[in-house]
Amino acid sequence: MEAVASLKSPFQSLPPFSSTLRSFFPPSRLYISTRNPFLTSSVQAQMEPIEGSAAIASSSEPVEEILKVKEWEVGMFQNEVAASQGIRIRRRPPTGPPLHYVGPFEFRLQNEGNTPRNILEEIVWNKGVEVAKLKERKPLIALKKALANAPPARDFIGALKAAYERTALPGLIAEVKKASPSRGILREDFNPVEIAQAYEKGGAACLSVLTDEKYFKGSFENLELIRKAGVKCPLLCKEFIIDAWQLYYARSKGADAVLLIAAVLPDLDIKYMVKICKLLGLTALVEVHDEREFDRVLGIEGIELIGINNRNLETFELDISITKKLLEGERRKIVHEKNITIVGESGLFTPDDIAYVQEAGVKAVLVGESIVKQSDPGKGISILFGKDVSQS
Ligand SMILES: O=P(O)(O)OC[C@@H](O)[C@@H](O)c1c[nH]c2ccccc12
Repeated sequence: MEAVASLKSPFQSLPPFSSTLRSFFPPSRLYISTRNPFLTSSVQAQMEPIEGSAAIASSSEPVEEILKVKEWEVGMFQNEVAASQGIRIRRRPPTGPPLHYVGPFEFRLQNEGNTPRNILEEIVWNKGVEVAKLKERKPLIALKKALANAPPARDFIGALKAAYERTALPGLIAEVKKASPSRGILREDFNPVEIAQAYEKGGAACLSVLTDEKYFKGSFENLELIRKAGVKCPLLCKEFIIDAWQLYYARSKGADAVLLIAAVLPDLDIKYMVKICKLLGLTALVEVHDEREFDRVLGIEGIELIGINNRNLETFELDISITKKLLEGERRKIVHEKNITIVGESGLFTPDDIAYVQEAGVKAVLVGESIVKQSDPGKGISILFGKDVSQS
């Protein structure tokens, strides 16, 4: 009941315009923050059960109203914390664009605050709605039970290192990707299991499976099908993770690794998500795109695998010299000292591209477009490396 007690203060200190705010942002979820205001609600909810929430949910209207305002305020605060770390991606306002009323009509006014500013922000806002719905159907308690039946997690980094030792080339994470917002449909006749098997046969160390449906035409069904088909390469669940619940979900569907995007997640979220990953046996691939993100991630304990994405997810700009630039000087030294494996991601098409990022210091690469487009994606791997890297 400590939570309820602390709710009194925002009530007493509500600014005079708060009723207007309330009508603009009627909240959709119950947010109770009496612990760490710097931690995104979703992560916090996974770390500790929300004590007293049932009591609050059934309590009187005014308290709920206060919670709603509080939720909005904390949401704004989280965006500020993220912005202070250079994160431009904001979280979706709790109920989306505010409603405006004019006589008998109702419309939504587009403005800076309620409209996504770029594709990544749009994806993240959409993901928030998706995850909220999925969570209702499968709350964490149910998911935790499902984990007992999940196939065991396999060693993702071990597979990358073994491939590097075997071939003297970066270990390949081959991506099962049907489409992307920047490139459209990559492959019409898309059979995820056949593609995965061809990749494995062609010498891939690990696979990445897109699970976002709306923007990448992927699915969790694809991930499950590939795992159930007996593919031995460890699987990365390629998803936009904004809520720790998704980690449990990915594991329950057979993932061995997950992607955490530093452009989206504040430091504390990454830190706690990495801990949850360890608890679940999942490998976290933490993705960065610029020096600031890289430095943030290098400062977080326990990170073993970092991906440098050559594509800016906000603008789609692609430039493979980003991998080289980020691995120069002091950073390369830290990577070495901390024994972190670096993955070069996106825009790699030729043996020269592979040699270029290998020279820059990567021990693994993540490749989608150039290999998934080939009629035989396994052969696509030989073309990419300029030689046969299959085990046979
Ligand atoms: O198809 P490409 O250019 O080879 O890129 C693969 C992979 O790096 C890319 O799909 C990717 C990297 N990070 C992401 C984050 C979300 C979605 C997609 C991605």
